[in-house]
Amino acid sequence: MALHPDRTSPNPRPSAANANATAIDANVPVDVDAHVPVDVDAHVQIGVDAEGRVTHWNAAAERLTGRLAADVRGRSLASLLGPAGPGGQAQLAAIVESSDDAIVSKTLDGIVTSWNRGAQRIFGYTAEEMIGQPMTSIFPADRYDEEPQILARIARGEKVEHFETVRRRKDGSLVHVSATISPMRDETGRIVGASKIARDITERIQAERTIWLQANVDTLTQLPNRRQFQERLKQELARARRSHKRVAVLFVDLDRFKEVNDTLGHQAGDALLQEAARRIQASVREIDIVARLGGDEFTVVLPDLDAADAAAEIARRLNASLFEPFELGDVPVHISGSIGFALFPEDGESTDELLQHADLAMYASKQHGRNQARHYHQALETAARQRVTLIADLRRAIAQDELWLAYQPIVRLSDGGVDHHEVLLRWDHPERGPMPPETLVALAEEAGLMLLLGDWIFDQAVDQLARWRDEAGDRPARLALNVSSIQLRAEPAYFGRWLDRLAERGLEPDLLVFDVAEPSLAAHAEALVPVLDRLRQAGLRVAIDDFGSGRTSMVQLQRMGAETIKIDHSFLRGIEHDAQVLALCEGLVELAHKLGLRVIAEGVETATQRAVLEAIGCDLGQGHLFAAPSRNGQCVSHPDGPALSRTLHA
Ligand SMILES: Nc1nc2c(ncn2[C@@H]2O[C@H](COP(=O)(O)OP(=O)(O)OP(=O)(O)O)[C@@H](O)[C@H]2O)c(=O)[nH]1
Repeated sequence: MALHPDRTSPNPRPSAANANATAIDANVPVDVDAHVPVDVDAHVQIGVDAEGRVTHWNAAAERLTGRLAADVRGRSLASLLGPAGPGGQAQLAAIVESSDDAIVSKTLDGIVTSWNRGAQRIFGYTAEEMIGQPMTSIFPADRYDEEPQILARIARGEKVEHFETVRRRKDGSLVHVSATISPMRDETGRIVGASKIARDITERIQAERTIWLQANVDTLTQLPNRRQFQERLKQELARARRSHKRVAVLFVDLDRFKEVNDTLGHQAGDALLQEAARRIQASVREIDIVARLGGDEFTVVLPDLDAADAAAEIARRLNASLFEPFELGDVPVHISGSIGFALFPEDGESTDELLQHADLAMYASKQHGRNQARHYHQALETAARQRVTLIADLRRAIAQDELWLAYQPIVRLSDGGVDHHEVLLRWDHPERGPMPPETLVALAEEAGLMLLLGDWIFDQAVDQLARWRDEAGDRPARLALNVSSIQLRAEPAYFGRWLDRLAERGLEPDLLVFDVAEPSLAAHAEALVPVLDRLRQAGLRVAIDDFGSGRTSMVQLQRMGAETIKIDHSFLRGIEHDAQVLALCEGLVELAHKLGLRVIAEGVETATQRAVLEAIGCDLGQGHLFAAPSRNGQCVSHPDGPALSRTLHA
């Protein structure tokens, strides 16, 4: 052991009055800051090697103890710290007494024979209370096993170094100590007991624990975080390899959690996450590991599974518990969870692979309607890979103008004139051919490209409007743009730029109709009412697409200020021969008219359909009967465009 640097050299020469404050470096296996009354003008320095034998003994130590360095070098410090003897040994005993560390000795049977003031400070017991008692009286019950092992090593002449453990104080609290225990020999070298130097390391252990908690525990839910989850999953997999048991990894993602934050605030969102964590934990066994990966994502490890079905059963239980309303203040909040799970060893061997596969299965749950659990299977991975490629292709397609717009006229059933056009997005994928617009939009939404794509569509559509205006020399027919709820929930600046662009091109805002699909509107109704209101005030118009496929009530439609509803084309199929469908459409048209809404029927393909629609008072039609979508649409002016029959050149 190296000697400490001289820590006390700057101190003034000790006087009789402050002699007690003289600092002495006594190098023992753990540091001892000893303050000892001496009347020598020097620092005592003692070096001890790993065996506890004296390596260095300076002149001050010689003067203090009356022992020459040559005599003590190589001897065990413990033996020099024996019962207080005359002269120097008494001084050494004083060093021991004044140490902040516990310096104690015991017999080979573990009975305490000496107990310094440091030990009293750390453990709370006085020397009188401890001497003659077994050392184990300060051991917590779960540490009793340590003593026979320590004593056996001491008896063999071994030293136990820097042994970190826990002891119990007199007041019952626990204290963390680092102890070095050395054999104590008599003058003949026979081992007669053990000396122990123990330092209170509770503060250090607590600081380490704080650092560990920060690195491993999620502060909001107190669950293990991603890092600890991975570590513990790794351990469980190692155990499962040995025991040939199954392990399931569940990936749980809350559905539409963002809306809770958006509508009730972040604090309510936090409270929901805490409650969700509690419910997940309550739905699994004690041995299962629940972790929060981040955001609204949780993972569960189910070790020791006998059957694969057990994972599905627990996932179902989790779904049910998350489906229960959350009480966050006045109103109950309803959410759900999408779950995916993967099993070790059949679905993956490593932590990463299992987590990734559970995540893929969770994604499939989301895609198939949420609030369900799915087991990973190989095809999901293939689909995911294709999706990643397709998203990259879509990025390129937007950047390189591989997309194009088609325009389909929407016709007044009364006179066949074009009322406006719907803008339809087209993508001829170089390898896959034409991509269905729904796939394209879903992909863009998933990849976070919807705003970018929306901007691209808007820019092209505005160019087209300007071209038609220039060709017609008049105000062109309106364009209906499909706008997703992601766009409607974007920053106000998003549409602000659109309005600026229209103004730059000298186009009126009311030339644009925002077609919003009813299901997405219904899902975000409350948040979107003020947005649609602002847009209408800026002059834009609103139409509700796919009416009948969501759950929007007529009252909500009115609040949204929609001017038009479009009946979903699925209704049209039955209108010619199904009296109930006909009655439904008729009622819908009548109600819409009463609310001041115009009705568009989409997917009109036959003259009979057109006749029936006209007969029930439907205002507008769109479909191949009138015109297929085309690259250029028709240049018509609004509102009294020429009859379609005269203008069609698509
Ligand atoms: N309150 C709260 N919100 C968080 C915290 N961490 C992340 N979030 C939010 O959680 C939301 C997670 O959103 P997503 O999972 O993408 O969206 P979602 O609404 O759940 O939609 P789906 O998962 O598609 O059903 C984001 O809006 C984050 O801002 C948190 O510690 N507290």
